[in-house]
Amino acid sequence: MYPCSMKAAELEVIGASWAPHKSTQPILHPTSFRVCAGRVLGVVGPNGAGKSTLLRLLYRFHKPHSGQVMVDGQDIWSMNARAAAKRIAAVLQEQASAFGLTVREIIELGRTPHRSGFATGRVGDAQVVERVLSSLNLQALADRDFRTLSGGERQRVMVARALAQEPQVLILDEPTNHLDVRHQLEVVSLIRSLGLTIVVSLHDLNMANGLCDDVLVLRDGHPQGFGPPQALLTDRLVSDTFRVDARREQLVPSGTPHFSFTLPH
Ligand SMILES: Nc1ncnc2c1ncn2[C@@H]1O[C@H](COP(=O)(O)OP(=O)(O)OP(=O)(O)O)[C@@H](O)[C@H]1O
Repeated sequence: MYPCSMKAAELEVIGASWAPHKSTQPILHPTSFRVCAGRVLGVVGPNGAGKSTLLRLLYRFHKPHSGQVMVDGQDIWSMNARAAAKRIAAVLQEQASAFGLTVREIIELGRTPHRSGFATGRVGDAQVVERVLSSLNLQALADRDFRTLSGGERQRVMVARALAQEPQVLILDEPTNHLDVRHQLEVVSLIRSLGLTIVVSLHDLNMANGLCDDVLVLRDGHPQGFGPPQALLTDRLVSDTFRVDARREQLVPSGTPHFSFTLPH
């Protein structure tokens, strides 16, 4: 468990949909699910299925055209942006890199929702930043220019910035992209250890199987199913959703389920 005062919250999505304009077809059709406090939900689906669009609704970037996103029973659009940012943090694929900030300065940005007016850092903020630096093993990089870091190191810093926000819900958009095997495993193990409510979009179904308590499958903006991966991700559903021939086997001797894929004839 992550050693700080963070507390998980329940996340509930009720019939949420989104389109770029009122007159256009929805990119995300009405979608409903609930993630209990402290559980990990994986969002999977082919390219263009609407995964990032759904996540944008969850971290209050897009307002749903219909439906609601609730954290512990409260609609996130009934609170202001600062209050929402104290509850929900996001780790995105597009990373801030242009401003020559150090790792510590990037992580300090995570404290912004906890500050009032133009107040600069409080002692409590500095303690949170140091705690996050240490728990993600980033002390040695704290004074480095963010732009000089490797892809894996940057990813850890962006997770650290989100944790400095002390959220109850953490949203991660393809957090293992560009990471080598070792760093993929580290990010997955970190996600599992946080004890927060997590929603993570993933391309790797084997990773989703191992990491997530539940999985939501999207295709063309429509939910195809929701549930524990071992029960939900059948050969049939995966084959239909991704337009491949998918086969799930048990690895020997671990017994871990493992998908392999071929193109249909
Ligand atoms: N603001 C927007 N205006 C118009 N179209 C959009 C907008 N945002 C997303 N789309 C379109 O909606 C569809 C779903 O996009 P989204 O990024 O949610 O998919 P995704 O499942 O995350 O895809 P990928 O796996 O490729 O990252 C895509 O066709 C995308 O081009």
